[in-house]
Amino acid sequence: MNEPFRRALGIIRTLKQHGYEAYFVGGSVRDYLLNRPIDDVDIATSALPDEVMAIFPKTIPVGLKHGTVVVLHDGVPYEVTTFRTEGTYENYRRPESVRFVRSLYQDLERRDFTMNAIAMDDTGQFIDPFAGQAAIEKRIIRTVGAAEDRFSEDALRMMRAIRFVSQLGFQLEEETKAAIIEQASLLTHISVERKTVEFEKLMAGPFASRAFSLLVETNVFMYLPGLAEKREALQQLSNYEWPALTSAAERWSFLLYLLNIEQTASFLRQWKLANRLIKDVQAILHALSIVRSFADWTKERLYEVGAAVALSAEAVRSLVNGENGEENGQALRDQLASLPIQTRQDLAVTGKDIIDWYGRKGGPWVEETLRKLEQAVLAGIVENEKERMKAWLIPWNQTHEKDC
Ligand SMILES: Nc1ccn([C@@H]2O[C@H](COP(=O)(O)OP(=O)(O)OP(=O)(O)O)[C@@H](O)[C@H]2O)c(=O)n1
Ligand SMILES: [Mg+2]
Repeated sequence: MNEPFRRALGIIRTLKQHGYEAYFVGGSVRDYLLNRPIDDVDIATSALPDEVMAIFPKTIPVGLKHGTVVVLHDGVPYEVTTFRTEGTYENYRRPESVRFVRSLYQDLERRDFTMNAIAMDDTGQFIDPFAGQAAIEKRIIRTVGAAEDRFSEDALRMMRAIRFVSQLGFQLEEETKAAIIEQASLLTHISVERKTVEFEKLMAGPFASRAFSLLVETNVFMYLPGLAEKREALQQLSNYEWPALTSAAERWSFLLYLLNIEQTASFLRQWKLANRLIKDVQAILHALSIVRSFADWTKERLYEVGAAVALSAEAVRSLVNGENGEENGQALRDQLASLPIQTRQDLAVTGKDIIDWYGRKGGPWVEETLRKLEQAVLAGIVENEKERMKAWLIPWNQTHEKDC
């Protein structure tokens, strides 16, 4: 057992002292067996939510309908969820409410994949009735029990399967894959928000290229916003080394670029992405179009788009062109470092200085003057130094006349 589990042991021990069963379950146990970093340590227990709240002094009832109570332990929040089955599903989505049960087996039985249905007790022993450890060793993703049942309970699990391929590099077991092909259309019942979470994780995984092949092979892509008509282009995405991209904005930009999507804002809004992210993607695509049509960065273009956007566009461009992104990125960073100014803030003169120098009221002319100065500084015509810029801007005779 490692540190993240040890820190949470007190919760399991306290529940046991009160006569309940309690275990670590789900993704954290899987990731521990895989030697991957563990984020959230989840706990499953036979205690009902009320019983959990009665035992611990600091709790937050976050999802009582689903049996989840957050317990604050040494200042860290842990989700403690009552053993449950999700017996009756409506519309292929997770049910509104669940049935609580008192046995761990029933709780593990309703989980999606065998690798996610392993429990670990407070001594570090595994309870693994569905051979999840063997699946992890063989690197396969297989549903617990009949795949059709698991996917019709919650159709999002089909996307989860492919997203785990991307994150872990595992194979889909044949029956599991066949059931996805069979039932992909159930994804029409799933909210965009849940699909987006999975799709972003899928694009970010080290084996994303395999996952794109599977999205096509299983027809899952047909039920994703804006992608139904993009079979061939999506298949192409499996030829690229996605890990070269390092942010969600870069990944969405690359996707839009290779899929040749023109209505970028409406496509991204269909996925219900945050406005901030949509803006970032648009900025990267704009930078990409500039640099592609002119073949290279100039000082002026770099300054116009800004360092962060330029570096992202360069990462996308390198990947599209099959070039070494690290080398290109380094060359661009060197070029950026050699710019006399990178943003307006770096300019040694402000709008206020200009107004003072000319003794005129503010107006659009101030912005024009600042632009003129920026261009001159970038072009190396004048140094980024206040007095020199003033002298360049206001020739001697003008100042002289004014002074008289
Ligand atoms: N549609 C789902 C979602 C989750 N689970 C179960 O709930 C656990 C926790 O879910 P979640 O945190 O969403 O997924 P993880 O497997 O932990 O993956 P991640 O590392 O991305 O959190 C899963 O391991 C799985 O046992 C499930 O059976 N069906
Ligand atoms: Mg998790």
